[in-house]
Amino acid sequence: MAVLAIAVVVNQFRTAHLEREHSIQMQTEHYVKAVEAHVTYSIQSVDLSLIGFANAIKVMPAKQSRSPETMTELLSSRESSFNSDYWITFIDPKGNAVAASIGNSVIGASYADRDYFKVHVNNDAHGKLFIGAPSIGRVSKKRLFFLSRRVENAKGEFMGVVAAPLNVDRYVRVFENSRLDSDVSIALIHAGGKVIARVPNFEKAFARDMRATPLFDNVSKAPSGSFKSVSVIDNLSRIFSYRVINGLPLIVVVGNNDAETTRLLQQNYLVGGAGLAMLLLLMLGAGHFFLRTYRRQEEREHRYRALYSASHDMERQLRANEESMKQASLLFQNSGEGMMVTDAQGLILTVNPAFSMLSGYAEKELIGRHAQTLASSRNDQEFFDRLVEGVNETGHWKGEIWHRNKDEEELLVAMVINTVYDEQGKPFRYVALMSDITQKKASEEIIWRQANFDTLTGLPNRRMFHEHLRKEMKKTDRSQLPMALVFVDLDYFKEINDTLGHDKGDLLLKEVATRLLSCVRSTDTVARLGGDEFTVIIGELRNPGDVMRTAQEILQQMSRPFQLGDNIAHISGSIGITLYPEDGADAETLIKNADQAMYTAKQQGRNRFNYFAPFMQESTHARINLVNDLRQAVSHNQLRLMYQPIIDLTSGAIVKAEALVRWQHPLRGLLSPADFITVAESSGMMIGIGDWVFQQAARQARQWQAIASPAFQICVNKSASQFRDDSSNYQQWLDFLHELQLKPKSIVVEVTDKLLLDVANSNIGLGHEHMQICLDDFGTGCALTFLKRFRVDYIKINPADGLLICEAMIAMAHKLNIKVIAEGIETPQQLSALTASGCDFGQGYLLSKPILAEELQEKLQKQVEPVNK
Ligand SMILES: Nc1nc2c(ncn2[C@@H]2O[C@H](COP(=O)(O)OP(=O)(O)OP(=O)(O)O)[C@@H](O)[C@H]2O)c(=O)[nH]1
Repeated sequence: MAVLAIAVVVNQFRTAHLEREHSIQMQTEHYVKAVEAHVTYSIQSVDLSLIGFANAIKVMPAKQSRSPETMTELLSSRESSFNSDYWITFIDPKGNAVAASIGNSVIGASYADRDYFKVHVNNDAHGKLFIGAPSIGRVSKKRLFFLSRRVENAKGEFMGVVAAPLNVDRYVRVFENSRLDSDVSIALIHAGGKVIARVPNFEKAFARDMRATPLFDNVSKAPSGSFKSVSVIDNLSRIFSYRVINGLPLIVVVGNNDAETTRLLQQNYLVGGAGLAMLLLLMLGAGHFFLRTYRRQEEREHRYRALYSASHDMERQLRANEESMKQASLLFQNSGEGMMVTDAQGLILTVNPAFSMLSGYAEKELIGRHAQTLASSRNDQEFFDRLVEGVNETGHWKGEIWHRNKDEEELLVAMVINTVYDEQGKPFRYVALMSDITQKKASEEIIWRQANFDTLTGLPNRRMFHEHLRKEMKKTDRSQLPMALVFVDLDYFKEINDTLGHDKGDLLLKEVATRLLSCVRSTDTVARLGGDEFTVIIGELRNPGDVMRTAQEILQQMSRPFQLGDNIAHISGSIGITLYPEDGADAETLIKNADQAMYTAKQQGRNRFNYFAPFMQESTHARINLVNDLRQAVSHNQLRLMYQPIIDLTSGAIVKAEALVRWQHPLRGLLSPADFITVAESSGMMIGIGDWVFQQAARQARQWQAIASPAFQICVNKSASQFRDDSSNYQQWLDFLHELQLKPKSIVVEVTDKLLLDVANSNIGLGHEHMQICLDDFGTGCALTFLKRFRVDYIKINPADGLLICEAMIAMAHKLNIKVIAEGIETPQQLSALTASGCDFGQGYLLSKPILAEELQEKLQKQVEPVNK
């Protein structure tokens, strides 16, 4: 480049005689480019130091960046890269110099009034290099101009200014050495107007305002150009070329005196070849100087380029970092999650607003506090030891911690801690993210409790019971110690509900839970499966006899009276026991078998316990089959009604019939109620069967009333469970009679005295004003008062109970205006004795066994024929 420039200059000189002024102009134009290059690179070189220093502060931990010692250290570590032409001063946000690369002389001096300081405080340079106007150094008294940059910390806060005062003498020296001849002028002028350096006449020119000169007229029109003018500094007429340095507030100007050039050129013409040679020599001399300058310049250029591009990369990187920092900062400020940053010792450096919300403390109250002081004492030392161990080993930790907020409330917080390491790999910062999960945890806890525990008794529910059972079975597999499953079902618990109310029933269930717990070890499980069904799991039995003792203890506890508010209740329980692994290899079988053993205990009379035995399983199978078959009985038309005639013992006429249900089983033949009613009741099918019987009987009654007499009645049996499970179907029955246009009296409902007691307790009422009531099996426990209370129409007696008793009952019933039906009459003696005692009606094998409807119909028809005749 330099050689080329020289060649051009030489060439220009060779043609100068043709275009004299033009060639001078060309010369100054090239000249000014060279000067511009020099100034540019020198400025960039200094700026590199400023950038490096500003960036070093930016990435520095805040505490260090506030320390003058660290700053001085940093500057002196970079001293080798400085030369005497400039130094670097770090000025704090108040404008005071706190550190400098040239020692302590400037420390403490105030630069608050400097243009560059003001610019950076207001961030008017927008992060760019600022070059201030030239002035005399406050301390050094040298002629200076200032390169400066704003320093910010990672958060973008103003940390101060780094300023590099450049000694103007340096440029004066270089410009002087670069002059082609004494009339050439070279100047560096601040865009603000003031002269920074100028040769010749530097002293006179320094800081002179050039705004009112032709130079600035031209600069305002174009960033580079040439003009002819008389210098205001030395009054010489010159051709000037100027360039505004790209991106910097600096103008370089080179001027040449045309008179001198003309003279030289004329001389050359005069002296011919010798003169030209002289000129060439002169030029080459200057060229040589230029060449040297250019070479150095080129070297520098390379160096600067390398440095500058490295710095640019760094800048770009920093800018990218800045961008992500900005985003991180946005996130930090606006995150819903609490964030806290501590130093390596755990002292809080910063927290975000969400953290302040969570803890109730403002950021400034937290800075400097140890993070652990915010934790509740509910976290024990062992917890912290584990936390620290986790962080030390892996760099992070995740878990739940109890936090105590400013109001001393304890919050459960989900926390993640991450470590930031320094260049040496040592922990430098800890960043903790936190969110309050107290509420969430509490509702989870509630949901979990609801899912796993019985709300009434607080005992584990069916779900939890299954879980415990599986666990205990696994324990047994390991320890080889058997485990027992105890099934407890309360006896006639429904009666407690019915007689005392559901609330008292609840109280009893709660008390049962407490008593069951008192019978077992704390390691055993007591659960409520639902209703009045409880289970006990007795794990790892060293002594199998313990199970029996526990079962006895439970029965004993159940037999104690229960105080339910003002009421006292008595109850018992039936217990079934299975042992693992003997009675079942899996949970399902164990439970099923325990249930079976309990069922057997119920069948055997309740208030007892039963170990499971395989025979129970067989009867279970039979029972299950029967239940399945029975389900189809109604829909498959397998039920039949037989009718046993009831005779008026005075007239001998059939006046009523008792409807009796039979089941025509496809394989087992005709089954009587004794074979299936219990199953029908326990499997909930009794209502359906009962309804079916009633409807059949009602239809039959209508038919036979038409044949025999409008007073003809059919008796239907109503089972206890029909009342227990559904008291509302009574009305449906009445409605049905109404539909058939039958009087309610057409049907007599036979109930047992046990049922009458239930009904009395539950106040269901039998609707005695409509259908008639016959009390079956009278005498097995019914109080006479009930007969009156329920306006019983008939009682049934059985001569098998003894004829004398029957006689007494008949007399008593008649006193109460109740009619008597004797059932089970098998001998003529019984018949005559009952007739003699005044018994009203009779039925039994002697008179007629239960017969098909058609058969009875025939009998009825025969019975009415003679009367009609
Ligand atoms: N008070 C109350 N009663 C309940 C609750 N859950 C179920 N029951 C009643 O408990 C009774 C359980 O009756 P069962 O076990 O079938 O019959 P039982 O009367 O105990 O007769 P057996 O078991 O045959 O001795 C039913 O009447 C249910 O309505 C409850 O949470 N509170």
